[in-house]
Amino acid sequence: MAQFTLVSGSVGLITLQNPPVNALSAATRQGIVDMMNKALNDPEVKSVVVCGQNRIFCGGADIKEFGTKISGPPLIPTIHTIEATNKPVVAAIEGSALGGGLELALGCHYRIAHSKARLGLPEVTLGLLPAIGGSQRLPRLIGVPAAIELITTGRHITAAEALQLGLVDHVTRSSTVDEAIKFAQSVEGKSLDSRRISNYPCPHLPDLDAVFEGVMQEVRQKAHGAIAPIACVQAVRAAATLPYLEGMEIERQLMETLFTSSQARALQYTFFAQRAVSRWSMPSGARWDTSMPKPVHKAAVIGLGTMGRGITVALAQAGLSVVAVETQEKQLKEAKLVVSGILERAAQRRGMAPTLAKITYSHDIRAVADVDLVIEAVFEDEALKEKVFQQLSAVCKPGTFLCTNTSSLDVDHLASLTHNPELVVGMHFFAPAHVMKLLEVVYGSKSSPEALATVMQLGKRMGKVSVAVGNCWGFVGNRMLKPYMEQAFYLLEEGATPELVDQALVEFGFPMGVFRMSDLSGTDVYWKIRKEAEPVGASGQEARVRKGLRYSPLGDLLCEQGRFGQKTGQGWYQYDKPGSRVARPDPWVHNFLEEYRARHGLVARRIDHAEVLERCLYSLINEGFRILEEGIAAGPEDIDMIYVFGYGWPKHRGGPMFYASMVGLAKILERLEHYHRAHPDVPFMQPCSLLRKLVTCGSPPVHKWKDVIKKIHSQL
Ligand SMILES: CCCCCCCC(=O)CC(=O)SCCNC(=O)CCNC(=O)[C@H](O)C(C)(C)COP(=O)(O)OP(=O)(O)OC[C@H]1O[C@@H](n2cnc3c(N)ncnc32)[C@H](O)[C@@H]1OP(=O)(O)O
Ligand SMILES: NC(=O)C1=CN([C@@H]2O[C@H](COP(=O)(O)OP(=O)(O)OC[C@H]3O[C@@H](n4cnc5c(N)ncnc54)[C@H](O)[C@@H]3O)[C@@H](O)[C@H]2O)C=CC1
Repeated sequence: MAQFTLVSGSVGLITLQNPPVNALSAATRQGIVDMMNKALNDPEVKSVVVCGQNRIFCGGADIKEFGTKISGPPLIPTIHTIEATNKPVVAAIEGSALGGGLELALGCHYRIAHSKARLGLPEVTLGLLPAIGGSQRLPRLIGVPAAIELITTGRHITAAEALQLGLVDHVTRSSTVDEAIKFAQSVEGKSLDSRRISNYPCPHLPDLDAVFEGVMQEVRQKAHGAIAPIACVQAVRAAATLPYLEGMEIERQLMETLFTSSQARALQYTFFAQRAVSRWSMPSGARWDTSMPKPVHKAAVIGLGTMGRGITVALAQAGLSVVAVETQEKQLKEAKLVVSGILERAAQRRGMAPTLAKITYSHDIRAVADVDLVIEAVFEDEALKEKVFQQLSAVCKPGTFLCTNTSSLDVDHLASLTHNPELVVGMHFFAPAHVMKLLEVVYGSKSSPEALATVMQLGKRMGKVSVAVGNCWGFVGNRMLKPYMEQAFYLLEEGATPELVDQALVEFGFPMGVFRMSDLSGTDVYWKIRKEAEPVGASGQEARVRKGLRYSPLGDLLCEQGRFGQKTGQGWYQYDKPGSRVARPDPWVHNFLEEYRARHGLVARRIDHAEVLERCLYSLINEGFRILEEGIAAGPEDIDMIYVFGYGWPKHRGGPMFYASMVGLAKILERLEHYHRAHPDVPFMQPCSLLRKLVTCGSPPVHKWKDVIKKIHSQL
């Protein structure tokens, strides 16, 4: 797993060999240890170059080995040996040098990087910290503030930034390995005293305590309960305040705690789940590896409101030509300004020219005649969307894929209005569409595998985490949100306040709670959807029962007061003025809730955070099991990635289905049964039969659910 070659007469070239990313598996670590010993003990070898096979230096530890019994040699002693030797060791960095890979390079005396290389210590994103000396060497090399930023965010940086920070010594556009070999020969026999990073004093920071206090506060706030970023700060603090070996001991102790934590398991699950969702399949058996996408060079967006603007930006940034169509003059003018502004600012940040020339604007839908793919983003109005789809089907060239950004309408119905329903797919973006990572890709009953493959590939080009799901009301994300929001309303009826519910969810790790989120996106958004789905019926006592089932009209009553959230300055919270972001508890809302309870003879009781979490999250999870049972999502990873990348589910809890597996399926079942007994008129609390079956099968781990579901389906 590592190869030794003597080159240019005196240079020992050690090549890491573990495709695809030369991860530091047990065998690779053994290879490094063996080849390094060979190089350092061979008198013919006067200098050493370390590189990776296939133009990638090293993607870090082999994440697949985490969670198994770690075997193979540790790298710390070898890195110490490398650093201590009198033969110069040069890291030739191509592709990526990440995590343990960069820590290995930091133990070398020199680092030469290719201009396209990326470097970083992303351990924090896996619930860990750089524990092969990275947390101790990096601050000594580039200073405390820069090291903290890199280690606590896990950000991958370019070779140019690495050079600026002093993380690498030289950047080249030609063959990195050839340059490294030449360089290694040029420094053979020279003193390496100034090249051993562990001997450096940590650059002095005035008022160290205040700096770390400030950093810790900031990191804690952004972490939303994740423990790894905090441990990273503690480790860097050790580097800044202790001798190297003592700092290494702190690094080791912190890693020991993180390595076996449930947060690390969740984050590592997310790493693989994010990649697994790109390997989509359809109930017909069509799959990602057997379906060919069609090329998309030119796309169109219909409707330039909130979503259409962001989608236009995302398409242009992915390098496509875009035709942007909007019927309202005022909207069109505003959209041009907004889109150009976003593209110009983004280009400025990257030091590149903006891609404005690629966008043409029009009032006329006929302007889309020659595009390869259209994304419709007009108002959520069924009749309007029907008309637009009929028009698109008439004006577009044969073979154009027709996509809709609808959040709740039936993709099959829209497809049925076109000449070629097999070309119709849902592309459900999240606001703001050029920022949010999630794209829910909805295939209808007639969508062709080619159409799905094309849209999934386009999603990838736009840098999205694209998840393919079947067609049903609300698709996966919004469908699961319904029971969650419903429970939040019931909790208010029973005695909770919006602040209490939100506080419990924020402590769980959501960036904001359900009521704060509702205020942010507009309380009227779901009001409109509710009114369409369930036309307003009786008032009084009856208002709390719809079709024989429990219903809470609280959200409707709030909207009837014109309290649409942040944009109106009043919603579940009060704001200083319309549009203000600072939410404060509102005595009006408390009074409104008390009056409502009194009107309906409800007696408020004390509700704790545990009940909030169980009722909101378990009802959402229960719906997730129904979605799996119906085959709307192919596996738990699909649901989890939708929630992590679209709904703010804390990454360190892995997504709702992973979380359910951590809580224990038997416990979830038992609590759902408990709540369903208490509220038999709430169907979302009735445990799904798939959940029962999984519990009967001994609650298999989440990665085995797909097989169990397949088995259950084959027995039907
Ligand atoms: C008690 C002590 C125990 C030991 C503790 C040691 C602690 C450490 O040593 C600390 C660490 O290094 S933790 C690991 C840090 N490294 C990372 O986070 C890099 C992860 N990889 C990437 O960012 C991209 O894959 C990368 C940028 C590298 C490449 O991106 P691409 O987009 O080109 O390709 P991907 O589709 O992401 O990946 C290709 C295939 O490789 C798999 N893979 C990537 N990195 C891996 C890694 N580090 N370990 C294992 N598998 C890895 C990836 O899953 C994918 O495979 P498939 O899913 O099968 O396609
Ligand atoms: N706003 C959000 O957070 C999300 C919205 N969606 C969905 O995206 C779609 C658009 O929503 P928003 O952007 O929020 O709406 P919006 O109200 O901000 O914008 C809709 C735009 O479509 C234009 N329009 C109407 N008829 C048109 C036609 N025939 N041709 C061209 N343009 C036309 C309107 O003038 C308006 O500018 C809806 O289906 C909505 O459900 C999906 C995900 C999130």
